[in-house]
Amino acid sequence: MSTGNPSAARLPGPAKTTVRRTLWWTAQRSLLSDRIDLLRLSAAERSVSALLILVHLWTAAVPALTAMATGWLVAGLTGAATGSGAASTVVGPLVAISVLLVADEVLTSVGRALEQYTAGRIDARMRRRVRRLAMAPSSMAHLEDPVFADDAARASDVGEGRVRSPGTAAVGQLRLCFRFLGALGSAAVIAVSFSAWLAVALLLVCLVNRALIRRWWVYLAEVRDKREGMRRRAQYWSDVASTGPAAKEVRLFGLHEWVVRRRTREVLDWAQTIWSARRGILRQQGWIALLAAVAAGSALLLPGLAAARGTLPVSDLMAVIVAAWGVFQIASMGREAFDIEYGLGAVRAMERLNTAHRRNPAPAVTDVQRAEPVAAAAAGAPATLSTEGLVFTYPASRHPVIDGLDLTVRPGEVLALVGHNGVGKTTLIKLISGLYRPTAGRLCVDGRPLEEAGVSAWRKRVAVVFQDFNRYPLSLADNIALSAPEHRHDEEGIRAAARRAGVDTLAERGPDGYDTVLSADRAGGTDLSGGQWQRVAIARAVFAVEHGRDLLVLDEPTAHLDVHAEARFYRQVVAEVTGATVVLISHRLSTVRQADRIALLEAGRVTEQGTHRQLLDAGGEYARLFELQAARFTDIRQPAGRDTGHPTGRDTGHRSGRKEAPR
Ligand SMILES: Nc1ncnc2c1ncn2[C@@H]1O[C@H](COP(=O)(O)OP(=O)(O)OP(=O)(O)O)[C@@H](O)[C@H]1O
Repeated sequence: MSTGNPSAARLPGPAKTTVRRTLWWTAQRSLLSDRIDLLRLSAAERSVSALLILVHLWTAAVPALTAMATGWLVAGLTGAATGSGAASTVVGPLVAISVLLVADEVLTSVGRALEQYTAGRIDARMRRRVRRLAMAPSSMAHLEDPVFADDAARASDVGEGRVRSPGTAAVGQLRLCFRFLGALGSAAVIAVSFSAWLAVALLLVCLVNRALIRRWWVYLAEVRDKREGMRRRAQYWSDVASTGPAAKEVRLFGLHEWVVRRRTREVLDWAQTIWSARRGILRQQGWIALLAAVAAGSALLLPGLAAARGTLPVSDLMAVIVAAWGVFQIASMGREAFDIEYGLGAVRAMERLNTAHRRNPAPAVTDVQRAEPVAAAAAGAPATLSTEGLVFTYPASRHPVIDGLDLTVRPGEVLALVGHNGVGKTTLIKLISGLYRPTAGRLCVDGRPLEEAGVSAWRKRVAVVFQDFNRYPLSLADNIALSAPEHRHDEEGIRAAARRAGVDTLAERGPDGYDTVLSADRAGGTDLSGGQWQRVAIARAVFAVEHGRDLLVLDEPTAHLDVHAEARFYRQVVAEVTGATVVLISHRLSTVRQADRIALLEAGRVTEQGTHRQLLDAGGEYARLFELQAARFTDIRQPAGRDTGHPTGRDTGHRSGRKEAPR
């Protein structure tokens, strides 16, 4: 545990004291503001919090009322025993104690249910806020930032073994306020019945005890928070072991044992630091025990001695002892104290997320749902897209992926981007779609920098099929219409897009036609092959273009398609696109050769561009790549009797030996 500020240690005595005092006050202010933040979370759930406050008010009054009723009962019993009072005088206090016990039992249960409900609502609101923050920025770089991932996980407090959350912290804070109130009430009974000094002393000792325990728990909560990344890694291996997507490989490669060992190691790495912090805390429990013994001893001894001397009636002695028990309640770290310390971590994570992303106000969910109709963003015609000295470096990397790229995409053309693995084709697409912000250089739409033209407005003009397109467990129709949800009811449009992408047959074969759910997990649902899913993704993009998007980007759209589908793809999808620009990425040069223009990317720049024919004639890298691919097809057609170059020496029936382009 850190015991001071390292820079303060180098200062002279008085200055050191001033620095320490300032730091202490800063810590107290931040503690107070954290507590107020927690109370604000509860305040947002007004009606249910008001009920909770009523229940807590009652709970706070119980210790003092019980002490008074006990004193009353003992006074009645003493009177009856000594003959100075009637036996019936004990009926009143007995009834009062019974009512207190029953009401306390009932209201404690009601309070628990109300707390769970309130905490659930607060947690749901926090998760909503995290989702909005995650969706709000126009770029998606923050989603790949581990700091964002840690804070988002912490703020929404999802994950293995998490029972403490912002919601439980907020309701815990409310409960704690009333526990303090209850302790004050009990102290008032001690002050009135016996001694104000003892009341104040007991309160102080209990508060010191509490502060000591709290300090250790804060430390433990910090240790956990700092290891959030480790916890996420452990969670990842848990998911791999127990969820669907990785199940195939885990089984086929016999990875189960390895995954379990890996998970155990990650969990142990994470947990060991926490266990060691816990052990450290346990070793320091002596002070707590000593203070508790002093408090309990004085609460019993002093009024006991007074009663023995005859200066304190036995009824008051009993009231003081019961009330002291009420004061001790604040010394013990009740459930709420742990809830608060762990939950505060989530609240602080939310604060950090808010601060980091304040400049990107989150859209209300309803705004997202009510997506504006895409009317080619009032442009009416495809835009000219140009990059000037575009540079992009991933935050986690030191080398630019895109490095001074100059390229113009003309309105309505079909531009193909080709290049080796990892040269930055997909990254360029993400930049063009406004998902990342360039590190340097400019990306312009009709001559205006994208930031100026408005990223959100621009995005409404772009339809993208990524290599790792999404597979939504929704109906076929919804899977297609998701790219323009405001046109969900355009059934004819959905059918047309399905026909062009070649998935209309799925609707014919599916049990519910276009309403067939594309998920084997759902009753009556069905899963698709990789190629069929890719066609659905293409249909989705086609539907978007039909509804006004004027830039269609297709990243490896034929990677999963069979030979027939690939041959049809250009004719039925790309060539059919009217009133939109198409950017096509593919390693299959047979797919891109018909494009109006082909640009070759190397080392983050365009090194060659032109039509297929021009690039072949230029004899550069594109020509080399094309010939390499073509050779794989022509070799199979070697004439009988010639060396086929095939390891089996098989006759492939090729007559001319001339290299032939793939079709
Ligand atoms: N989120 C990321 N963080 C850091 N580096 C990344 C990230 N995504 C991609 N890269 C790196 O950027 C480079 C370009 O990746 P990109 O996916 O754009 O290549 P590509 O040309 O589309 O490759 P492929 O043909 O294999 O699809 C790669 O070296 C990759 O390792």
